[in-house]
Amino acid sequence: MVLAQLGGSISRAIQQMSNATIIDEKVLNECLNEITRALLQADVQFKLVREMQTNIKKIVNLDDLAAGHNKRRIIQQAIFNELCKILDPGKPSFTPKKGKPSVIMFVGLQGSGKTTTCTKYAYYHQKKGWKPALVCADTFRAGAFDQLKQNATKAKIPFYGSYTESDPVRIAVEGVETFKKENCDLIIVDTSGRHKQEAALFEEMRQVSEATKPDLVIFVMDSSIGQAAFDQAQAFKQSVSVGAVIVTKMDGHAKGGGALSAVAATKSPVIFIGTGEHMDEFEVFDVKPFVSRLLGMGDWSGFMDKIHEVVPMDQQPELLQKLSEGNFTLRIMYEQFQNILKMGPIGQVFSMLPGFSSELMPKGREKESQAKIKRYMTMMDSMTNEGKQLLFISNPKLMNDSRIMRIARGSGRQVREVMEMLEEYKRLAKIWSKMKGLKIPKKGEMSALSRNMNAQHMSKVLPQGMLKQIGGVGGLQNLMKQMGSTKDMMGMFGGGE
Ligand SMILES: Nc1nc2c(ncn2[C@@H]2O[C@H](COP(=O)(O)OP(=O)(O)OP(=O)(O)O)[C@@H](O)[C@H]2O)c(=O)[nH]1
Repeated sequence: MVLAQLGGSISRAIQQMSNATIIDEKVLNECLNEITRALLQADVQFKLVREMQTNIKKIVNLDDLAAGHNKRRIIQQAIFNELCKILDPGKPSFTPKKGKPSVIMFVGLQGSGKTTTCTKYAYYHQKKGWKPALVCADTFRAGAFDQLKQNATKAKIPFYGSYTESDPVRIAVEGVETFKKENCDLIIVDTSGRHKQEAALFEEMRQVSEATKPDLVIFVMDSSIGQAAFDQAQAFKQSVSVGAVIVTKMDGHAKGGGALSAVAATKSPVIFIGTGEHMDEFEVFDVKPFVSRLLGMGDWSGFMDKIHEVVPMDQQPELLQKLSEGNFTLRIMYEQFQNILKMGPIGQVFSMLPGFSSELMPKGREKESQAKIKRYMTMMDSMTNEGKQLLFISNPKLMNDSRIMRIARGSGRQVREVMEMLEEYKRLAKIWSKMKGLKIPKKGEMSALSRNMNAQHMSKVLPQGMLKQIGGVGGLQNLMKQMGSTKDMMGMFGGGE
């Protein structure tokens, strides 16, 4: 996934720093420089990166680090907050209401994926019972109307456009009026793609906006836009009142940092992301789970939703129980792999697990990842009876050389591959051990919990080890004050809804 590399680099920088015995200014600076480099390489705008560095330095108190508090958590929290700050302008965008007509205008650079996104947006709402309609006000690109017509027909969404009319303002106004009469509640106006140098096209966009009076203007941006993102986004914002952003092509391998810059330039929230060419490859965007996943902190709630979606109901309590016991055995890894293979888009599921950065299971390389998992499973399958007992034991040391060799022979794999599988197991076991004692709420319970929870309640949900690290209930209270809400806290720990 886009930005995955950035997440990986940041996590590594934090890890390196927390490995140091003494954290002094030099070590902290090295860590921050590493993070800065990663952000710049990912095409985040220089000014933003500098600001972020200064802010982190202000927040992170060296004395706290020296006093032996959880260094990793303190730095990670500061970075988490700063990244969230860039992506979250602090005010929600206009939200259309079902049954009440809203006009939504889409703007963006040529080829950003605007037309595709208009249809995805319409389709997403249609599935939820809305009555969307599409208006093609792109008279500039030959074939634009045909493309929209084709997409709309496929999704069975009404559309409006013209092959002969060359005035986009006129088409837009007529289309909006037509669909208002037809009681459509989401009238989506697609405009032609433009570049900031094209003054005439910018003027035209302004006129369409003035004439249709959209309730919301959505800026569509290709995630691979790079360093130019900030200026481009700002140019759009200066001409029309952009109120939300949709970032497309998040499935690609682009650096993606430009997206962060563009969001900062428009000061508008990202509301959806496009993750493929198909109509349903479109996801609601939520800042905290996204940043959490980016930093390899996991999106516990997303993972839980997936579990509820895919793992058969009768197996859910057992699986969750095992996770909360924290005793991770090879057997659990095996079952987890089985579930993961069932859960579909593997990269997506993996990136939600705490400790798995999406770098490990990048989207677009699902086949590879899937093959790897299947290989691991064959090795586990081929364990001799004696070896099978080991599946239930959570001590990898019991896997001695002769056992490893037997497994390799039995599965027709190299010793190196068995060792790799065991390494993966050890890594996962370490991650899951942190989950020990975590009380896992049932679906839907988390929001109620986070609404009503105070530090006392929360201390009951958190694993004891984690609570200790924070400094007990008192430390938790302070942290909650700092973070502003329980929901944010749950996000930090990979929870929340
Ligand atoms: N992989 C991927 N491709 C996408 C995504 N969104 C759009 N595309 C592709 O990007 C290309 C351009 O998309 P369009 O919707 O035609 O772009 P546009 O912004 O309307 O183009 P103009 O009308 O020239 O402004 C098409 O090939 C789309 O299939 C996405 O999220 N992921």
